[in-house]
Amino acid sequence: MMGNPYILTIAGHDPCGGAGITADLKTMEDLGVHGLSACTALTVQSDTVLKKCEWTDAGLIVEQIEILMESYPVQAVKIGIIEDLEVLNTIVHLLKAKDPGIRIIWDPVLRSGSGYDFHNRIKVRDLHGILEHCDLVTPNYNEIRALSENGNTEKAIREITSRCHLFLKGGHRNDRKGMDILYRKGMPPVEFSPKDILNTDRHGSGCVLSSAIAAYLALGNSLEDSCEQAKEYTYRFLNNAPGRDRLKGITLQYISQGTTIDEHLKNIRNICVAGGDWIQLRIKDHPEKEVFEAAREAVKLCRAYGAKLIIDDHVSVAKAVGADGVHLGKNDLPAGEARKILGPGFIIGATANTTEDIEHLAGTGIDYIGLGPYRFTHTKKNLSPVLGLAGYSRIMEQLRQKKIYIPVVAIGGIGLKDMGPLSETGLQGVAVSSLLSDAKEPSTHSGLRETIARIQQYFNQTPEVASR
Ligand SMILES: Cc1ncc(COP(=O)(O)OP(=O)(O)O)c(N)n1
Ligand SMILES: Cc1nc(C(=O)O)sc1CCOP(=O)(O)O
Ligand SMILES: [Mg+2]
Repeated sequence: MMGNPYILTIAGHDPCGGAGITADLKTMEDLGVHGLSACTALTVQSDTVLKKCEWTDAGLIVEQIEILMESYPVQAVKIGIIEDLEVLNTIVHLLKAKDPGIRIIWDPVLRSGSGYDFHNRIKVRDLHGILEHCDLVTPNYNEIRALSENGNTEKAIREITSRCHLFLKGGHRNDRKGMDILYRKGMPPVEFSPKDILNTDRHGSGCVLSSAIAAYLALGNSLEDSCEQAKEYTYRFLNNAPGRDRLKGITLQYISQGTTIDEHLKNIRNICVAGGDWIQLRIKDHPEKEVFEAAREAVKLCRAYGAKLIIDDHVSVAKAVGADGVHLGKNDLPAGEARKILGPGFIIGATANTTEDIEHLAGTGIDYIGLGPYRFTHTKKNLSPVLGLAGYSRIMEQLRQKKIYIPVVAIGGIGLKDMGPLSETGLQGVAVSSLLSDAKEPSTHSGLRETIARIQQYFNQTPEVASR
C-alpha cells in the first residue's frame, strides 16, 4: 500500500475536542493514518456537561460521505453518534454500495460520557440488518445491557456475534472491572485484562478506542492485534487524563487546622501517617510568604506519604511549590484565571452552596466541588446557609437530572455519624477538619487510622452496599 491509509469518522462535533470527530481525528493522526470526517451532529458541551445536540440533516451527511468516498481510497470507517436507526441504515448501505470491502466499526453511543441519553430504547433485534454490514461493534457494558431484552446480555452477545464481531468494553462492569472481551464470529472469545483500573468514564475514551481500532486495522493488523493495541493506546490516553480523573477513588479531604504553622504541619503529618491521601493546607491570617514556607514543607510530607496536596486560596503558592492543586472560594481568583496560571495538570476545586453555583462552576473546567456547609461550624467564618442532609439530597438529585457529573465533596461540621447518610446522596466524599484534628499523638494513630479508613470506605463502595 502506498502512503498512509485513509479512515473516515462519521460522528458528532464536540466543541471541547475531547470526543467526537475531533478526538477521532487526533487519534488517527497520532497513529499515522489519514483521517477524514463527516459530521452527524453539532453538540454544545464541555467535558462535564452536554447541553444540546443538533442533528445534521441526513441528506447532508450522505453528501459529505459521497464526496469523501469518491475522492479518497477509504479503507475503514468508524461510526459514532447517529440520530436514529434510519440514518444509520442509510449510512451503512451507502458505504457498502460505494465499496463492498470497506470495514465498518460502529461505536454505539447510547449515552454520552456526560450523561446525555441518545438512544435508550433500541434493542439488538432492531439492529439485525445493520449489524450484517458492520465488521465490529464496540459497546460498553452498560450499552450491551441497554441493548439486551429483559437483561439477557448473553443472548444479546450471541445475536450480535452471529452477524459481526463484538468488542465489549468492561470499564463499567462490576464483576471484572476493566476486562474487555473480543467476541469474534464463530471463534472463541479473547479477553484483554486491564493493566490498571483507570477512569473509563473519561469524556471521549470510547471515541479514542474505536478510532484506534479502525486505525490499526487500516494499518494492516489483525482484528485481535488491533483491539489489543487500541486498548493499550486508550490506556495511555486515560493515564494522561487531567486533574479530575486523578481524583477517582479519593474520597476524604483533610482540611488542615492549627493555631501555629507548626501545628498545621504536625496535623498533616498525623493524617498522612494514618492513611489520609488528600490534604488541603488551609492557613488563614498569615502572610503569603509564611503560607509558601508551610506549603513547601507540606509538599514534602505529602510526597513522602503519597498524598495529594491542595492549597487553599493561594494559586501562586500552589504553582510555586508544585502542589497538586488549589481550592478556590467565591472571593478568590476565578477558576478560568487560575487554570491559565496553573495549566491542565493541576487539580482545581471550588466552593459551592447551591445547584446553580455547581452548574456554573462545572462549565469552568474545575475538577471538584466543595459543597457546604453541612451544618454550622466554628472552623470557617462567614458561612453560607446550612444545607443539612435534605439540602445535599436535593442538590445531588438536581445535578443528576441536569446531567452534571463532577465530583462533589460535602464540607462543614461533619462528624462520623454523618458519613452513612451523606454517602447515599451520590457525593464523591467529604472534606473534614475538626473531626480529624483532635487525635494528635502517636498513641492515637491507630484510632485515627481506623477512622480514616472507615470514612474512605463509606464513599468507596456502591450505593447498595453503603445503605446496608
Ligand atoms: C473542600 C473545600 N470546600 C470548601 C472550602 C471553602 O473554601 P472557601 O470558600 O475559599 O473558604 P475558606 O476555606 O478559604 O475559608 C474549602 N476550603 N475546601
Ligand atoms: C473550610 C470550610 N468551608 C466550608 C464551607 O461551607 O464552604 S465549611 C468549612 C469548615 C470545615 O471544617 P470542619 O470540618 O471543622 O467543620
Ligand atoms: Mg478559600
